[in-house]
Amino acid sequence: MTATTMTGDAGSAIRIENLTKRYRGHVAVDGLSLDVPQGAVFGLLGENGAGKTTTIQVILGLLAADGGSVSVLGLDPARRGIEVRRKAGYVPEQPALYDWMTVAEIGWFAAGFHPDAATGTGGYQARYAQLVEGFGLPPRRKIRALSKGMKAKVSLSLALAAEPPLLVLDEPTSGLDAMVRREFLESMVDIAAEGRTVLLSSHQIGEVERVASHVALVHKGKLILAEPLETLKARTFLLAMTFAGRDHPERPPAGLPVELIDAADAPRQAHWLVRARDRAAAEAVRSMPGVESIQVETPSLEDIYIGYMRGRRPQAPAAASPAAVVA
Ligand SMILES: Nc1ncnc2c1ncn2[C@@H]1O[C@H](COP(=O)(O)OP(=O)(O)OP(=O)(O)O)[C@@H](O)[C@H]1O
Repeated sequence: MTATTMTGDAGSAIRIENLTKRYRGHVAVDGLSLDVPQGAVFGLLGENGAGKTTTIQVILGLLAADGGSVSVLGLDPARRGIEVRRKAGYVPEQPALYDWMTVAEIGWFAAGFHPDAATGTGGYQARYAQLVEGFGLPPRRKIRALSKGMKAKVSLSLALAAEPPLLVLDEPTSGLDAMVRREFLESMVDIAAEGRTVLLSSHQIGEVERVASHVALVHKGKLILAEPLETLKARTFLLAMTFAGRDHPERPPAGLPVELIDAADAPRQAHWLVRARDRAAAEAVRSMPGVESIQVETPSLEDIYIGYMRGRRPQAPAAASPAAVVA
């Protein structure tokens, strides 16, 4: 296999251009473009119904798009879905497992889909057994007798045992306890360090912040922004401002090099979440008339997420062009 077929063009594990998907007239994904660089832990964030699962299903060739193009590991999932699914490990929100099999049997069964030249199915089975042991799963218990969290661990073990170049995880940790969730997410960083790619849809924003190299925010099927987490955090600031008078502007004046994402105003006070080139640019609001004091803070990813989602958002520069996704 050549590097080009492994990674797609220019080091992208996934490249989506102008994807649209409708369900009986309802637009679930609306002109979404996204570039997931190889080796990224890419967090896909968005409220319920934003279109994350729909996008993931198109990526895996499980759902046909109505428009746009998608390339996954250099393959078109609409035409070569089986190959895409063989190469990409997928952990769905609600894993469908044969519940009459035991934990060990389902590993043996799945191994048949992942033979390799050197060990046949032995390599997969050995890795699966190791993961099962690491997760503390009872190998002889039937799937139907497992708890929700245990089923999630089986599903993860099945995906990880294949050592896929791309892992697609849709809310993978929702049934896991806090300790396992953290361990699991941190293991995603090791996977990325090996040059493999992880696409992770999650509502656990604090946890995404700990492990993601890149994030995308999706709102009502549209991309709001997608960029390296480091860039997002270096360019987003929380300004806590006090004004001399009761009334004050509701937004920075047009001439200043800051862009308002979200605002909470009170008499004499304002909290603005802004995007700016750097801290010095954010501090330019000091020059506004009537400013008494200003504190510049670095917001958490959750603050940034909520700010963007609250809806008072002008066109962010990163949203204007999908090319703004920086590897
Ligand atoms: N099979 C379907 N038939 C009709 N509408 C659907 C179907 N699947 C999803 N939708 C709609 O498409 C939109 C996007 O749903 P999707 O499941 O992709 O969102 P999501 O971001 O994954 O949400 P969540 O975080 O709640 O899992 C929603 O409005 C949903 O109601």
